Amino acid sequence: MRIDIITIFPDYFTPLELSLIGKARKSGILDIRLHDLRSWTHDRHHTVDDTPYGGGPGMVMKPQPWGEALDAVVGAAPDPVPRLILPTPSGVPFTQRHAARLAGEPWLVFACGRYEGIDSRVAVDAARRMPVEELSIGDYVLAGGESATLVMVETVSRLLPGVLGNTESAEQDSFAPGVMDDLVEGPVYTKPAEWRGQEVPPVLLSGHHGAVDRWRRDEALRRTARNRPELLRRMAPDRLDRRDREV
Ligand SMILES: Nc1ccc2ncsc2c1
Repeated sequence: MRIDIITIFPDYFTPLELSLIGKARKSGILDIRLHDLRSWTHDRHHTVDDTPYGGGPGMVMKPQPWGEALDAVVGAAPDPVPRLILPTPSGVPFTQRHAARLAGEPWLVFACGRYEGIDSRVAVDAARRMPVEELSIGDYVLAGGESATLVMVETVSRLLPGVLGNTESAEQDSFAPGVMDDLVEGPVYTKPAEWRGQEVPPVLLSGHHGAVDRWRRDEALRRTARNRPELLRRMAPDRLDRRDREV
């Protein structure tokens, strides 16, 4: 997968040189390219923003640098055609399902907005030649799209074949489609079996895989009910069997 990130803070993405994603880049599974938006400004101050039409606080990112940046990064007739991701608090809530779908794409381009956002004509212009998605990672205040892009790039990249090591699996993750649909993970334990007076639940030492799976699902249901009751309420009735309802 190719991922292009356009930002005024390329150094923000140094973490993508580390750990699993760093290894995936070195092995060629991931081709992540960073672009400084200011490369497409033409004034001595490399201006990327201006005051909003209609007045109001803050600044809006100018369309011209973005238009030229997307032209340069994507080209006139790209093959394959990339999907443009616009991280924005106004976007569709980003979920693991989005990550699973985006992990199947050959090429993603992330446009990291700052200030009050990017001139809305940029998305309209881009949509004339590629799919565009506005995605939000949550309802809180960030300074820009860079943190959100890091979250989405990590969530998508770890689903690519070969990125997770043998000791890790995406299948049992919280929110993993299929097995853990819409349930958060329950508690996890490792050695020692007793620590500061706390014993590991005996079922996990039993070697009885059926009982372990059942216990893990029970604990996932309990934790979901405690921390994320809205996830249970929205689950399709057939996702919870009779045994689940007894938990
Ligand atoms: N403030 C804020 C909140 C969520 C979000 N998602 C993508 S960019 C962004 C910015």
